[in-house]
Amino acid sequence: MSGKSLLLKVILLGDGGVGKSSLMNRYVTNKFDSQAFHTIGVEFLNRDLEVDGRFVTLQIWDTAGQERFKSLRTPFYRGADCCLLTFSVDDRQSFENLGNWQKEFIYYADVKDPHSFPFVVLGNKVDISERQVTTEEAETWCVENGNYPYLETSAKDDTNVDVAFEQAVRQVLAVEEQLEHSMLGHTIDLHSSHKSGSSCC
Ligand SMILES: Nc1nc2c(ncn2[C@@H]2O[C@H](COP(=O)(O)OP(=O)(O)OP(=O)(O)O)[C@@H](O)[C@H]2O)c(=O)[nH]1
Ligand SMILES: [Mg+2]
Repeated sequence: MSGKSLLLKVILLGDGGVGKSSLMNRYVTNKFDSQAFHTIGVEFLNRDLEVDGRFVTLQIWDTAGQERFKSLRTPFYRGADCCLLTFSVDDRQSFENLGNWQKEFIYYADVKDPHSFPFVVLGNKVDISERQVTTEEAETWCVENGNYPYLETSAKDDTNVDVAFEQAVRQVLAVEEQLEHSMLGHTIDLHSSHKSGSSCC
């Protein structure tokens, strides 16, 4: 891949055991371990991809979801371009904790404008039929908390895993584009106010 590749840092957050490491490993190495160990601190892996004609190197940061590792993970939030808020559809508590993960990220990443930050929500383990969270509930949470994209994934069955990471890239690119547009808008506004100013004096 050429040197023009855009480097994006994406961070996976969510309760211990929801499948963050499994999603990252499925995406980067196409492997799944049914006996995975809890993560301690953070780990990261890179994968190159092309999204809508843009070459991107995705640096995926996988964090430890267990509360006791909080101080080990939070220093790595800064500089993230996108945050994947992850829960497991068979674990109600992990869904109810999404808001805490969102807050923790905004605080420690020191996000200046939380309303425009690109979050994506993932409901993992959809291969399990005994669900505790419905698709509708999750979609409602996403609409009410920032209008985030919602994807249901399975690291085990490889369902929607590629789509989830591509969506993360699209979210970042969309926010960048909006910023560029608004900056362009400011330039035009300044120019037109200057014009009208000159006509009145
Ligand atoms: N059925 C099913 N099991 C999964 C899936 N993803 C992960 N698991 C299993 O769930 C357990 C926890 O997965 P991890 O990927 O280690 O979870 P984690 O979110 O990284 O957990 P922490 O590192 O403690 O934060 C492991 O036994 C996985 O094999 C999935 O999509 N379906
Ligand atoms: Mg893990």
